Amino acid sequence: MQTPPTLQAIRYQRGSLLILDQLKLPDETVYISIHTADDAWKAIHTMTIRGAPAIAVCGVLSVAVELHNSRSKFDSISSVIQFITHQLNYLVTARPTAVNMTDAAKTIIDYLIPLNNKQQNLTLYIDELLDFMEQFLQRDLIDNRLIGQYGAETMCQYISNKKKLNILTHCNTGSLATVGFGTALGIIRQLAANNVLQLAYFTETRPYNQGSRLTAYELVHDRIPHTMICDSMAGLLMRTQPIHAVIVGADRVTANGDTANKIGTYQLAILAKHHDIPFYIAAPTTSIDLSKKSGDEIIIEQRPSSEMTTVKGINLAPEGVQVWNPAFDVTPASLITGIITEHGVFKPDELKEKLLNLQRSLISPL
Ligand SMILES: CSC[C@H]1O[C@H](OP(=O)(O)O)[C@H](O)[C@@H]1O
Repeated sequence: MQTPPTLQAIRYQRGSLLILDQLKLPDETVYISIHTADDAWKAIHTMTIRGAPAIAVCGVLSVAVELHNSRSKFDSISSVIQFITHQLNYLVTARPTAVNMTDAAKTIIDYLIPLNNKQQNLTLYIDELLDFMEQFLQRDLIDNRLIGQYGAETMCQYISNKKKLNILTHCNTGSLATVGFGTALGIIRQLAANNVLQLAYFTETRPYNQGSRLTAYELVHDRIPHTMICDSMAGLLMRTQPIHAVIVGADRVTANGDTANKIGTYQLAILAKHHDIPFYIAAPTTSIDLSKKSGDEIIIEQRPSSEMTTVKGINLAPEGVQVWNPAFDVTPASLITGIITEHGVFKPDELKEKLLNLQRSLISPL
């Protein structure tokens, strides 16, 4: 079993699911109970919990908790299958851009009938289904550990004259966006653990401030050397400081390697190209959607204007101001050096072939 991080977005045991209220960070550390898929849908939609992998694990475990605690209402396995299918498909609608919840829902729904073919006893069917759903938590822990290792190995090629590495990242991709140590921030953690990190630069990440509220919280908590910048400072930073690589997360990577990620990622990729700085995506293969040929097919979530015009209820702009608030943008594969996954590092143009070979070699992703 992988040991979970000390900072946990999700706390779970059979019958009980707690999530860290990320809207209250960094001032308050408050865990709230999730009893049903409806509770999880609201928490995901309001970004009380966010981060593509964490969203998927929260969604799956909310259905597991609801199933376990309301066993008596099911009189047949077909009623369980109907319930699970409905709840998972409902959770997919909470946020449209990240693919992880969709991927998790499909994996579980595809498992329901084969499990019934093996198990016709209702009680034992529910127990075995819960065992399967709970594996999503452990898988994320393992994925994060492997992404950290592959990412740290990849970054070593940029170490010269025994100097340590300066890495720039965006948004929050750590323990508050996953169940483990994170994706891009998990690599930064691994570099720090390997004693080869000079500084982790990170952006505030307006307008939701995942950087200043969440990434800062994690790096201060872990005592990792860091410097926070405003999003608008990224160009000057790359022109004046030795940035060895930019590493960011992903919400959905398409078959050609185009990547949807937090708004502001695209311009970081353009700046990195201009300054000849390697630009990496770090994401589990559950964030890769081979059904989408390119980033043009990705739905970009539009968030409420209040998330841009206010901070903790304080107005930053006059009432009635018109805003545009896309939560993500798409970075074309041509600007991406590599995609760091739990199965290794892939160039964008080899991603589909490598992944299809992987799926053929895997008996089951779980
Ligand atoms: C490893 S988290 C992936 C991804 O999710 C974040 O978006 P949000 O905070 O809106 O859920 C951000 O785009 C991260 O890169």
